[in-house]
Amino acid sequence: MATTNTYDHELNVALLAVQRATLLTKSVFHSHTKGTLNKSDASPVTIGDFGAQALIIAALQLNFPDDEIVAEEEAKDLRENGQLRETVWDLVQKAKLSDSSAEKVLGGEVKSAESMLDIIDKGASQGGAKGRIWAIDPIDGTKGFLRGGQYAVCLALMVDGDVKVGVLGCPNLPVSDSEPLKEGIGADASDEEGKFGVLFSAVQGKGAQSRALSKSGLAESHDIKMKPLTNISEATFCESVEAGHSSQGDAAAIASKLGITKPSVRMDSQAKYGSIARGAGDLYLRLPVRKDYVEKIWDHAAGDLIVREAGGRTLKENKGVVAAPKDVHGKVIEAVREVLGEKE
Ligand SMILES: Nc1ncnc2c1ncn2[C@@H]1O[C@H](COP(=O)(O)O)[C@@H](O)[C@H]1OP(=O)(O)O
Ligand SMILES: [Mg+2]
Ligand SMILES: [Mg+2]
Ligand SMILES: [Mg+2]
Repeated sequence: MATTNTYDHELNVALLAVQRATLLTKSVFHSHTKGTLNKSDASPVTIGDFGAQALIIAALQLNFPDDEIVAEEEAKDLRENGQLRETVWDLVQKAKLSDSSAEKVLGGEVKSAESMLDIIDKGASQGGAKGRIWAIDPIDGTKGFLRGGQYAVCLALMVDGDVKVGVLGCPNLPVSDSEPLKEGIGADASDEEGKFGVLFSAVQGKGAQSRALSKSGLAESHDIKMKPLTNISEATFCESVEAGHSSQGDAAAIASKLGITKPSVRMDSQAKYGSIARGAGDLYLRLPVRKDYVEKIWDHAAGDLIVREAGGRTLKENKGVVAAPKDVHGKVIEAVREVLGEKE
């Protein structure tokens, strides 16, 4: 008899893998050496991105050897640059959760710098609408990471094209869900008492949760919900810091049509999805700047599930994102249509 998968094991591995990888990125965040390279599309990648991807894939391979993986980075630059490879290898070896049972869940160590490269390149699946596929963005918002702003470590499991599990590690967001949305990084990001930001998660049909990120095992979690929004004109909306990622002019026009007077809160990465899911903000608008930009699955899968499980609705048909509480989503879409329609 077939049993239904509750995704408990997948969630546990995903949470611990993201927590450990976030620890690695945080050490790079505080260090002067970030080993930044520019990729062929001119976007940056750092030793933090490579190291986090290696750690997450290593854990997935040991726990779910038959699953496919679509991840943002590839090992080519590390194959060509020995010094950079050694720096990443060093980070990967050092990144350990202090709880040995948590490390045990994640599986054995990465054996050598060479095998680390192969592990990074295991994330080269083409993806598709069939089977079990993990999507990894080892550092989402690399520009924010380099600027000293928000970033997120993102992992999602899709089964036959449907997102079942989503996890976001946001080391620079406040631990508390009730802190109002603000720009910059929270005081909780300072590593006091081993706390360093927040870990969001969701399993399809089971709601969304948040918990403090920890350097050992998983902290206690609690359910999160989007904030009820009765009057849309009182909404707080968030958008990208980077004007090249989302049209801030269009967002301002849409907000004005909706009667929104509060200025937007600009933050990098999928930290925006987590922030509205926990009720710290209300809306997330991402509006295309270039017709030819195709959004990537690893940039949205986890955040999209977390918002939907927290009672929100999203729309992201390849071009842009509109995430809002269910009750007002239609209204926001109407304003988006009007503003973008006027530009045609
Ligand atoms: N031209 C672009 N348009 C939209 N998004 C982009 C563009 N270039 C990079 N990104 C991706 O935008 C996301 C962060 O944007 P934002 O902080 O504006 O929400 C990241 O996923 C980033 O990738 P990356 O994972 O490499 O940082
Ligand atoms: Mg990138
Ligand atoms: Mg990204
Ligand atoms: Mg990235």
